[in-house]
Order: sequence, then structure tokens, then C-alpha cells
Amino acid sequence: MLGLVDGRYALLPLAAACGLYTLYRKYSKISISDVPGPESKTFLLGHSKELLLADCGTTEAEFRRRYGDVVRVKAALGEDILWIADHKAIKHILHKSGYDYPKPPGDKPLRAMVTDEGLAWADGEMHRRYKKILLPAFGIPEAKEFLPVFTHVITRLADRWANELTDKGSTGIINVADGLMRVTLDAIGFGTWSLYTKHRPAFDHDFGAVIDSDDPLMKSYTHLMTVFAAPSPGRLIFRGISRFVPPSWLSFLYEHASSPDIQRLRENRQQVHTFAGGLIEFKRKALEQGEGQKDIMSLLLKANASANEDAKLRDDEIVPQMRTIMFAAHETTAITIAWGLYELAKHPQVQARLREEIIETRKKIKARGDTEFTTNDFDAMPYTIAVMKETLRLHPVVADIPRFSGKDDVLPLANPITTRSGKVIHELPIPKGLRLTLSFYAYQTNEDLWGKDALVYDPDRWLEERDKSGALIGVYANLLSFSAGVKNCIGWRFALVQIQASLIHLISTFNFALPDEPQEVRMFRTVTVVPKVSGRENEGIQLPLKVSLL
Ligand code: HEM
Repeated sequence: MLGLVDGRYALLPLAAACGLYTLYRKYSKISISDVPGPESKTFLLGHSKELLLADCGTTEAEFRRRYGDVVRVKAALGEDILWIADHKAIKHILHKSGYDYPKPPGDKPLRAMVTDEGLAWADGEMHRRYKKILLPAFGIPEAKEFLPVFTHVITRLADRWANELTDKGSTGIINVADGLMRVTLDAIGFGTWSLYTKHRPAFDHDFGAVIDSDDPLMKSYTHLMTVFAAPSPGRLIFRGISRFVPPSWLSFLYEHASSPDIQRLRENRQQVHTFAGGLIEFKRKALEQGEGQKDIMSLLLKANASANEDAKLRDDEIVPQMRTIMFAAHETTAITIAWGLYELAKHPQVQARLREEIIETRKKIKARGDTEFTTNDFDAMPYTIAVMKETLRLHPVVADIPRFSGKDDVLPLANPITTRSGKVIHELPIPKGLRLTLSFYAYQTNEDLWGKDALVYDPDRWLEERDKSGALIGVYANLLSFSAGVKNCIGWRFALVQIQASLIHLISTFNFALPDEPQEVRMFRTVTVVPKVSGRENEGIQLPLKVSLL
């Protein structure tokens, strides 16, 4: 119906009006125009290409080398963006300021299409209320309960790969990213909806992603994040214009746009709503009968039932939380594991040492008469933990996040900046309504914090106490991979258990190496940073490794 995303020329008059408005705002309040940064070559697109289309790592390195940790850049239509890698400023924004730095309002209608108005979408009081109800489902004991699920789904993938390899004479090329995304989708399917109900067999809602089932919900989630990959110039300009358009108008547009990507989001929403709606009743009844308390939805319903009346979520507020979790949990975890396997393939000596620790631990488990790893065994595997931390450090799949200053503020800086007019400043006044990009990747590869070898994959840094970045930031290991502050990742403990369970199982079963034929693996930006093979980008997310049965 609406040529929403590529109607470049029809948008030009509107773009001109936006430009005038931008100029007015610039000269009528606190300005960041004195902050150093690259000149923008085009008003229409600004530095959108560098920020959204360049491979992860390239723009970050260039910005830091030329301008430092705080850089003024332009979005489409002349909008100022403050790009920030300075850890003190990030800490101020995420840790100390609570809800003063929400997600940019212009992005919210599109976000709502992806996750509904759930936890990841919400800000302020609404977010506080949602998080309070959801948190009891995401503690350490709850994450540990999921180990059998994670083991079950990764075993299924390993069996599938083993069968494929047996047919090929025990070694072959496998796109490991694809298999892992199926695994995490299955895990979240089991874990969110249906773990251990007595009414039905355990694992009863099976997306069957690993075994190629036709489950419509599974199909609807497969590669959903690619909807956001490599936006066209028209879409980038549209994003620029969005900030001048009332959110309700944008929502209307998204409800009616004929773009295949937006249609896909609408279909996904329809499917999740139909599925989740029916399940809430079922789970509620099971709870009333004292059953089915371990899956995320049951835990959420249970916490909700005991919350006071003002805080309670209505059913139409519960479904968005489930859609949010489905979206936020699966690709992030899968791609992190995939990057881990890539680094292990590139560093065979790290892989061998990791395998050694797994074999040693397995011997201890056998000696005490058990067959399976427990999460206590996980905690006693320092090298495996170091491999996980190093993977999360060098491959934060959410490489940066957008924020918006809700009030005039002053950002403290860890490193002073020299402004374009030559002043050295230790704190930076910023105006209300400014868009910010917080670069987690740049923070985690900053040589001043992580050492001269910050770009080198070296798990030993975590064993030798070289990990002390001094920033004391984030929820895990001084890293920002799971973000920080009030809107930190609620599922980080689940992710760690799943990553460790998956690495242990895969490294015990297979050897991973780079393919004999050289290939360039790109760190390609979508919502997450995904692997793609240079020259074969249209084949989607690809991480082909040479996999051998041990
Ligand atoms: C390696 C895996 C993961 C990574 C790297 C990751 C990373 C992140 C990051 C950076 C954020 C903050 C985004 C922002 O503020 O814009 C976030 C939020 C969130 N994540 Fe994760 N995540 C992972 C796994 C999971 C899992 C397994 C779940 C659920 C089981 C989950 C659920 C969520 C939710 C619901 C939010 C929104 C939290 C809020 O707004 O309060 N994530 N995640």
C-alpha cells in the first residue's frame, strides 16, 4: 500500500522541512557542535553508512584513532549523534541515571512491531513494574534449572551433525551458525512455554528447529533479525524523518505498510499472540493445581499472582513479555556461541586446552558416579569460563545501543577531550533530546583498558588478572555485552549456562577448524553482529567451519 521504505524522492520536501527544524534546534539550546568528529559528506544520510552498514570494528577503530572516545557524528537529515565509548560516560548513562536516558522515541513504533510493548520496549515506571514481575523467573537457581533443556537441545544438534559427518567420512564443512540458531530457538521454545509440566510430557512444545519441523512459530522466528540488515538509503532517510513524526502516525504506517519485512513482523506478532493467548489459560490452570512451575511463563504467572493489585500484569501485558523474550534470547545466544567456535577454530591451541579441561572434569564426574555435568561442575572450570568471557568481550553481539537524553545533563569523562576550538574538557554538557550511540565494542577493545593486545583473542587474560579494565561496569566480568543498569539483559544468567553447556558438548564431540579454502568472515551488522562470508552475503548468516568427529 504505502511505498514506505524506498520512496526516496517523495520524501525530499519533508526532508528539507526536517533540516530547517534541525537548524532551529541546534541554535536554540546547548550544542555539541564543538565536539570533534568527522565532517558529514551528505546531509541526507550523514554517517548512517559508517554507523549501520560498515562491519563491526571498522568504524569503531577509525573513530577512536582519529577522535577519541566521544565523537560527534551525523545521522540522516543532519541529526547530531554523540557516539560514546568512554566508560565513565557510559556508566553515568546506564548505571547512574536510571530512566533519564530512554530508548529514542522515534524508534519505538518499529520496536513495538518486533517485541510489542514488552520489557525491552518499555521505559520509566512501566519498565520498573514489568521488570519487578519478570525478575523472579530469571535468577541463578532458575537459570540452573534449565541445564537439562540446554543439554537436550545441543545433544540433538550434535547428533544431527554427527550423522551428516558420518555420511561424509567424518569431516565436512558445516554452517555452524545455522545449527546453533535452531538450538537456541528450540531451547527458548521449551523453556518459555512448556518445561516440565505434569499434564504433558516434558519438552512438549517442541519447535523442532534442529530436526527441521514445520512448526509455524519456529519458521516465523527463523532469521527474523535479518529484517534489519543493511537498510537501504530510502529506509535510512525514513528513519531520519521518523523523529519528526508523531509515534501514533508511525504506528499507523507500520500497521499498513506493504514492505515484506514489516509484513513479516506483523505475521510473527499474529502467530505469537494466537499461540501465547491459549497457553496462558492452560498454564494458569496447571499452576492452580500445583503443577508446571518451572517454565518462564509459569514463573511469570506465579510472580504475577502474588504481586499487589497495582503491580499485576494483565494478560494483554503478559503476551508482549513472552514475545520480547523469544526475540531477545535466541539469536543473541546462538551467535555468541558461533563466534566462540570461530575463535576456537582460529586458535587450535585454545581449543585443545579447553577440551583437556572438559575431559578432566568428565573424569571427576564419572569418579563420583554421575554421568552429566552440573552447574557446580561448570563453576569449577576456569579455562572454559575464560573462553566464554573472552568470546563475549571480543564479540559483543549487541555491539552498541541507542539512547536518548531525557534532560539537559553533564557527562563525566574518563579521558578528557580536546574540542574543535582547542579547549580541554573533563565533562561534557549535553542537551535534552540528543541521540546517543553507546559503543560496547569500542569499550571492550579499548587498548587503554584491556592492554595493547586488546584485539587479540586470548582467554589467558582472564586467568592472569589482566581483565581488570578498571571500569567496574556491566553485570558480568566488567563487560558490557549484557549492557548495564536498569535495562540490563534479564536473561544473562540463562545465556551463560547455555553457552557453557553448548561449548562443553560440542568440543567433546567435534574438532573445529577453518576451512581449507580461505574465506573472509565479516562481522556484519543487523540488530546483532552476525557472521557472513564476504562475496556470499546474500546467502544470509554463514559461518562455515571444517568440523570433524572426534
Ligand atoms: C549472549 C546472549 C545475550 C546477549 C549478548 C544479550 C544482550 C542484551 C543486551 C545488550 C541488552 C540491552 C539492550 C538495550 O538496552 O538496548 C539485552 C536486553 C534484554 N535481553 Fe538479552 N542478551 C542475551 C541473551 C538473552 C536471553 C537468553 C534472554 C532471555 C531468556 C534475554 C532477554 C533480554 C530481555 C528481555 C532484555 C530487555 C531487558 C530490559 O529492557 O530490561 N537476553 N540483552
